[in-house]
Amino acid sequence: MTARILDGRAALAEIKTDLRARVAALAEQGVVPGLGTVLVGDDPASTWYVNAKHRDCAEIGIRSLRRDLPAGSSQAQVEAVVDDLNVDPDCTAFLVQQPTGLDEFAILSRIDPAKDVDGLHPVNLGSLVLGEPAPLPCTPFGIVHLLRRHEVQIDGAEVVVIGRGLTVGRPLGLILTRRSENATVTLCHTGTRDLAAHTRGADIIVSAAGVPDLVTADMVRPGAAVLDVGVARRDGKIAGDVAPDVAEVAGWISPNPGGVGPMTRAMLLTNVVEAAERAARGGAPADRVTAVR
Ligand SMILES: Nc1nc2c(c(=O)[nH]1)N[C@@H](CN(C=O)c1ccc(C(=O)N[C@@H](CCC(=O)O)C(=O)O)cc1)CN2
Repeated sequence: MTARILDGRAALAEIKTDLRARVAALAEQGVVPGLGTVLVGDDPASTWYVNAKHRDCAEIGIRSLRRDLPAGSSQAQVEAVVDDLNVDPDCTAFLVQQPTGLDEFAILSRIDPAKDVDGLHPVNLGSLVLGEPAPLPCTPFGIVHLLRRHEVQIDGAEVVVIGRGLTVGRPLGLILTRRSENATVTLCHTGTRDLAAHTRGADIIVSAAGVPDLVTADMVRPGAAVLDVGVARRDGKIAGDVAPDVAEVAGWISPNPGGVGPMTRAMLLTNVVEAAERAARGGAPADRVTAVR
């Protein structure tokens, strides 16, 4: 068996086409969505991600507000930039690129929840826990979108998520166990005693551990969908969590690069446009976060 491809680049291109039209419709009402980013330091991967986000914005007509701070910037300096973006009327949504090496909880808590395009503010994550509408964190939202786009069955599926980080594993578990997704999720992590025993029973495996070749063919049930969110580097190139031989066993596989990464960007753009559309409708606060699927 050779696995079929969960193609994130194709999905991103399709989503951009849709969003470009929606941004044009907003422009006719005099509304221009503006995405702000805060980047601390010069980590090459983070810089690439932020550059890519602004390239995407330019392609679909979203205004860019870029705040790059030098390495070694203090907590107070980053928080001052957050405060500025919170009140800048041109900035309809923004994010702080992670990791910053600073107190992330304090930074995230300082963002205006109505402008929190990553869905990582405690109020928005709390809404997800409570089953209330909220903008969804971009990578998990993108994973669900990619599975749906390829009609991989989520309802009733046994899903193993590897990694309990804030941007992927934890929120993905919350999203997939909502009634609307209805999956059964096992969240594995570095303390899991026998990872293979869990993955072998899974219909869907999502690995976000950052350990190259962690998931091997013998750990995968034939026909399962395997999504690789690993971003470790070897010789400057991405070394994903999923070993190449998994493609011979899996039914579906997300390439890396070209799978989940582009979906993260697609969902970021979606969250920016949806937030601007809500604002243009003049929605009441409770109605302002409709990104739940
Ligand atoms: N504030 C946030 N910080 C981080 C997030 C996040 O969602 N919000 N997620 C990751 C990084 N990330 C977005 O910021 C991201 C990861 C990957 C890609 C992407 O398009 N990757 C390409 C390949 C890129 C390369 O060659 O290096 C791909 O997979 O094809 C975009 C965004 C951590 N921080």
